[in-house]
Amino acid sequence: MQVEQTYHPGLDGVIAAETDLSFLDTEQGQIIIHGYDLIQLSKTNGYLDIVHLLLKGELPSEQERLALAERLSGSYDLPEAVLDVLKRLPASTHPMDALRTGVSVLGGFDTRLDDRSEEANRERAYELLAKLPAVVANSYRILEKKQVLTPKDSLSYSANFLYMITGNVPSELEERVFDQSLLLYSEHEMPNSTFAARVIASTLSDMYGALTGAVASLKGHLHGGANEAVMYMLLDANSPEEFETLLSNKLKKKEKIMGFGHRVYMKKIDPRALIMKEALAELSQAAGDDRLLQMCEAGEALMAKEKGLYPNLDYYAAPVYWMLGIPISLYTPIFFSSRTAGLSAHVIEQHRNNKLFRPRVKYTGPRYTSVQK
Ligand SMILES: CC(=O)SCCNC(=O)CCNC(=O)[C@H](O)C(C)(C)COP(=O)(O)OP(=O)(O)OC[C@H]1O[C@@H](n2cnc3c(N)ncnc32)[C@H](O)[C@@H]1OP(=O)(O)O
Ligand SMILES: O=C([O-])CC(=O)C(=O)O
Repeated sequence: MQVEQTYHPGLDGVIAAETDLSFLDTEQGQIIIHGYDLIQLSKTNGYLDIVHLLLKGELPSEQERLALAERLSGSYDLPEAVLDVLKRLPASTHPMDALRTGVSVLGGFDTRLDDRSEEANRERAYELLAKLPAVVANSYRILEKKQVLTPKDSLSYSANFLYMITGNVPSELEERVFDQSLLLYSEHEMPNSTFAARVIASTLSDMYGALTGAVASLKGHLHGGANEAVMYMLLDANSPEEFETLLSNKLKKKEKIMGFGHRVYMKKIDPRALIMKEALAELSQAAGDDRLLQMCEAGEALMAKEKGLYPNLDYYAAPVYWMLGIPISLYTPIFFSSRTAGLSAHVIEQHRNNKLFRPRVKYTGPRYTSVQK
């Protein structure tokens, strides 16, 4: 077979799949999900609406939204064996690795794992969406030797998630902002983790395997792990001036600044970052403390001036999560938990119209005509 010789490092600009799920319209600053703009939806709708949109292809009616909330809250509880496995992990385990283990272990409880039908995969997505908040929150609690919490069915999906993490029932503002962050993280076309999940699913492997691989992908600092890295960077400074100096020094050392740049947006701001920036302003006002907002704005201005680079979602999600009282090591697990909606929809789509991913290489090694010593 004649192999096309065009090579795109990092598959930059390569179309890897046909999808009706989502598309980044960088011209309009829109994130299209099944025809709707996620940015617009973030101002009018909630996370569960997007879950419904991703998994059912349309926004829910009031009745469908309630049914979805009930479907999820009915499956919040984790099998005892999952908690047992989490309890056996070494204390040094990162919550993202505990989550990877948790997703993998949940596969063992699926009694019809070989059923790849859309209906079975959608049920799996609901099970994962229901249980991952408990995996995320309780794996952290176990690692930190804190008390394991049981979910509160009386709270909304997002309020319960935040409650499980902090141990406090959130205020209306905290619940709304957290829900909005989950919505913004829910789906984003073809990032590395989604590609990883689709590559795995393309062998007809199962949803748990595909998502376990996606957790590993998302952990990296060039991808989802950036939200955690941004927060550590912010904590290394105490004022906007100190933060500017910190960033300038990193740039001088040719270090990458976490929370800036994006393969698709690169020279434009990620439209999701703007929404989280507004949320940060709201939280800052409520707390009477805008130090983090001031620092972030100073960093944003410096990066635009020095590098022509703009914030991605992780840059503003990090300080928002900090102000919500969320432990830093849970920022990326929360991102994954939210993204489970989009990832599951991609696995379903991959299985619906499958073609095995198996690209070729540009070989740069030697070729010998006889055995060398
Ligand atoms: C939710 C998300 O997952 S969003 C992404 C989160 N990740 C981050 O915030 C990590 C920081 N950002 C980055 O590393 C990159 O911008 C990425 C990985 C997101 C995109 O990278 P790529 O598309 O592969 O572009 P690449 O890394 O080659 O960058 C292109 C140029 O911009 C520079 N650049 C890109 N991002 C940054 C950054 N954050 N800080 C400093 N310079 C940067 C690179 O050094 C490179 O410069 P050069 O051409 O002079 O070598
Ligand atoms: O799209 C990407 O490459 C990364 C990203 O912003 C996301 O996954 O939300």
